[in-house]
Amino acid sequence: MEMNQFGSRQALLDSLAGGKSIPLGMAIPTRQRIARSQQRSEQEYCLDPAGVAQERVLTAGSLAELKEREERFLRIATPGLSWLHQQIGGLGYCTLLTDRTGATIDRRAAPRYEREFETHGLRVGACWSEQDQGTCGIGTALVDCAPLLVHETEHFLVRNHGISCSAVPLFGPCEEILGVLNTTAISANTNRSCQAVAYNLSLLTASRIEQAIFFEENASNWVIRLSVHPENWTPDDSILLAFDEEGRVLCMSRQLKHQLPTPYGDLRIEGLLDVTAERLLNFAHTNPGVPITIPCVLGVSSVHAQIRAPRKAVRVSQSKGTHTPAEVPSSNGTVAPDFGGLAVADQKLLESISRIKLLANNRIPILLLGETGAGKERFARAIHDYSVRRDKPFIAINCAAIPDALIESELFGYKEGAFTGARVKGNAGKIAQANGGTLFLDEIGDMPLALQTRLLRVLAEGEIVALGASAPERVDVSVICATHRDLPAMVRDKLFREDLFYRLNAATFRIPALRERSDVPEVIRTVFAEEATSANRRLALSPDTELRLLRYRWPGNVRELRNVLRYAIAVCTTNLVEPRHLPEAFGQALSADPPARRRPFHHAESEDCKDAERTAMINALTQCGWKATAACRRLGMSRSTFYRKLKEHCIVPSTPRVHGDHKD
Ligand SMILES: Nc1ncnc2c1ncn2[C@@H]1O[C@H](COP(=O)(O)OP(=O)(O)OP(=O)(O)O)[C@@H](O)[C@H]1O
Repeated sequence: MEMNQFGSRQALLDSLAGGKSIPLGMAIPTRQRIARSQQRSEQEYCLDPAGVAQERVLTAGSLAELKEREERFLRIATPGLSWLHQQIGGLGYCTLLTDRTGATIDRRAAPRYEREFETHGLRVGACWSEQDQGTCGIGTALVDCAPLLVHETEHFLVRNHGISCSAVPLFGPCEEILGVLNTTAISANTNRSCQAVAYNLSLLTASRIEQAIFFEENASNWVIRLSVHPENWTPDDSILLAFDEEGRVLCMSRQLKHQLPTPYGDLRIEGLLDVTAERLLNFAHTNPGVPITIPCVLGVSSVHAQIRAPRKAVRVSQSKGTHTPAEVPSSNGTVAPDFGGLAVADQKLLESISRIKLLANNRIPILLLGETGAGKERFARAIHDYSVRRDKPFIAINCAAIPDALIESELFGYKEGAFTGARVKGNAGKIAQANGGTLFLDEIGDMPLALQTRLLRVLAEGEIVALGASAPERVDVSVICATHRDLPAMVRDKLFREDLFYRLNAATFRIPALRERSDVPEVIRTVFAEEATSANRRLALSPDTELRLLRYRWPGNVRELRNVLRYAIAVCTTNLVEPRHLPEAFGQALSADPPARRRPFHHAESEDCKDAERTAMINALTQCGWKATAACRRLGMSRSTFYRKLKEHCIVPSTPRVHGDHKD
């Protein structure tokens, strides 16, 4: 056996035994981490411990946008959050889930403690970054990328001295931080060690969530779960490996990655276990769901394994009645099971998906056309997840939402001192961040001409030149673009480069508007099920409600559908969502505008309509103090549509805020 193979197998056993190496942040003693954080709070963020500064809470609009962005993460993490709450909620603990910046996106609290938690700022929308709160569980765990318990007076701000927080960062399969799971007790009034149970439960739950994310991200791969304890499959004691039919390891648990002597680029199943992938797959096909013991390190040691088939392979074993419920695609076939969990049963769309799958690994740029909210970004993400690049970054950038002057540095990055105001260390642009993975350029039609030339170079030569750089850098990105614009017309009008158009145009797919699809009932049911799960509710749609949803034309497409359902679920206090739970404006739109005549607001065609649209936008902006987010909400438009319309109607903001209020 080669030396490095021995090393890999030993690494596997080490990580199953609890691991030798400790993640960087954890290697530093807690007291030292807290002291460093206190220093940062004072010197870097200039916070006043006794200050009465307002806590930062996101506005309802920003929170809704954030939740939409984090929808997938929320959906996967919610069962873990609820489980943790069931364990300790009754003991006076509040559980929080935040995004990667420390903004709270979900919370569980027993009703009798709710008010007290609110007064301590433990509410959805509250920002718990270190910059906002100084030393605190969530913020400091995010800075150190490691779990942390911050007990009472260890908090920097005096107003937080009454709480004790156990915070655990949640990592995705590429080791990127996705958010934080946190439990907080109020007035624990005991010593630090009494928080050990909450801290350990949080660690265990975080491992469960990370494993759920791993399974989801690797839905189209084979996944093997390994443990040295056959009777005990806790996430702490097991390692996950995702691999393809040829036995190439595509992804693995963090514990193992940290133990491996070398990067795992070419690692195969037989590099870790005394068995070939072929034998494992044969076993899995003939004994689905049955655990297996596999020798490792020349038969001296052995590990216990469970194998999960890719979702697409489940259909094969279905006839044997052997699948587990979690792996079964919905019986009505609404979800394309191995394509990002998308709700699709429309025949044309399914055909597009079959073709996209053939192209996903061929380095051919893909162009997605479709109205706002039709699902272009979800599709782009599904393509990335289906491709061999799935464990590399997926970077999305909306060309319409960034002022022209900033697009260049956002995309290509800049070197130190490239322009006045440039960060001291320079900044890697989005293209460099996407290296190895996928770059999704939304609203490509809004990219300025000069940058189109530079994008062409990236596509043609695989090179980028950052602002202020003297030499090009090689990058390997798969590019997916999207637009609602008529690119051929833009080429005719010399607004879009012809050569770039032909490069992007090779594989073009149109995502139909929801009203054009033949699978609206299935989409409604799937999105409803997703929203109910994410709200942790067991709900049904009444036939009457479903009928109303079916009669509507959905100008805002699946996004609008999701928002309507989210609203209905939030206001429904029974188990049945009825027409009275639908938003009021939805009912009015339905009665005033029978389907055949109804036209979406943003598809107004006549000049009169255009004038009306311009006036409506200016009114909304004026009423909202030229804040883009609030105006979008008032108009019921997505940000990208809003910025596009702003340009189309030549509306110039009275102050530069309209481009700069991302933080509102
Ligand atoms: N097939 C689908 N199944 C489930 N949800 C979907 C589907 N398509 C879209 N959605 C949901 O609709 C919302 C909007 O989707 P997305 O952001 O992908 O649209 P878009 O076409 O990129 O919009 P825009 O052009 O405004 O950026 C998201 O919440 C997404 O999860």
